[in-house]
Amino acid sequence: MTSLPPTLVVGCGLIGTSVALALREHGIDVHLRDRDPEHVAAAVERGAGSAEPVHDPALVVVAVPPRATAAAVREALETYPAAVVTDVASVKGSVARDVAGGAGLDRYVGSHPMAGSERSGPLAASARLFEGRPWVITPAAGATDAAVRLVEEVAVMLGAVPTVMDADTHDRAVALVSHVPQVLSTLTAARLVDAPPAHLALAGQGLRDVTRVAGSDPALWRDIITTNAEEIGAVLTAVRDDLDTLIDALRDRDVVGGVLEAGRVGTRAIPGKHGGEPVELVVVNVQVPDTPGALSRLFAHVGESGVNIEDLRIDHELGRPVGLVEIAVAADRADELVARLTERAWSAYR
Ligand SMILES: NC(=O)C1=CN([C@@H]2O[C@H](COP(=O)(O)OP(=O)(O)OC[C@H]3O[C@@H](n4cnc5c(N)ncnc54)[C@H](O)[C@@H]3O)[C@@H](O)[C@H]2O)C=CC1
Ligand SMILES: O=C(O)C(=O)Cc1ccc(O)cc1
Repeated sequence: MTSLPPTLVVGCGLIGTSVALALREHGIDVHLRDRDPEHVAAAVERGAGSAEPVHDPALVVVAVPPRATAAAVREALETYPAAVVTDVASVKGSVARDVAGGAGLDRYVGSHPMAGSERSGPLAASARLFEGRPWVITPAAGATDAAVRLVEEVAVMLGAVPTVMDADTHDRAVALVSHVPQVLSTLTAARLVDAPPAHLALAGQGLRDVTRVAGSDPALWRDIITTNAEEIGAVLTAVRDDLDTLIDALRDRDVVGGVLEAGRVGTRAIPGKHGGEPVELVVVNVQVPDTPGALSRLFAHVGESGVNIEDLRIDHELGRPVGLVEIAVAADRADELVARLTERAWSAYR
């Protein structure tokens, strides 16, 4: 790796502190800055770096909200004339347009790690956050090869997989795979605000799956949606057309069946584990007593069956001290797993 120290991270929230923690694990001298001194203090406390000013950083990572990003990038390019500057904002076109015309743009390389969570702030950070995740790099035409290479090297160092694309293509892609799913999750959750408690009591895992990201930070998402409005608007317009079609034909079995089938085909398009080919999975449900050691016995028996656990989730039964463990396995191994677990006296079904 190119020699990197020292590095300045501007913005000690979820992403900035995660970057800083991971860089520290590689022995890099990391300096931290945030407009909120409590966030700097919390990040320092977690071992993410030093609050001391830095004089001549080789790299500046800007990890502030999207609408504050361009100004922070411009300031870093001006203040540190030898530094490569990258940012991690979720929208790339608006940042590129807002920094254009400024000084030192040959040292600016936009980027976006496709990793995060619905939580924010330094306490939610993790050095492992980026491992195995795509890290999009969106160099403008004027960026030097050395600057692009440095940002790619940092992404690799943090365990991510760098992918180069232009900013507009990035914004179109994330509108589809990240921003519109967030909006639809939010709209679904918003319908629940005035729902009768007796109705909400019936909620199951499906509702929790669909609304998980609706719990994300509204301030961050207000920035993301308003700065990627055009691309998000294009996808939402298509969704609106689909909704109109569906609403007009809710009693038509063919139309409803077509909509449902299209959704099923869509889920198969999502890349599988480790970015591989999508694999058809089937969930095997197993009832497990909510007691110490029960899960380790179950996993030992799954291990003995020779069937690989592709994914896993635990739900809880209403009013009974029983967990429902949902084990996703390759579709052609599910019956075998049910049989092996039933032999071992588990209540298992698919
Ligand atoms: N949350 C997520 O899952 C992901 C977020 N991103 C991007 O990362 C960036 C940071 O997001 P998070 O870490 O989630 O947000 P966060 O809210 O956890 O952290 C943002 C930090 O920036 C600080 N800040 C705000 N304005 C500032 C300014 N002008 N100068 C210095 N510090 C400032 C805040 O005090 C806060 O500590 C955003 O641009 C976001 O789009 C990228 C990938 C995933
Ligand atoms: O929590 C999830 O599933 C996410 O997809 C998190 C996320 C949020 C914002 C980004 O720009 C990238 C990733």
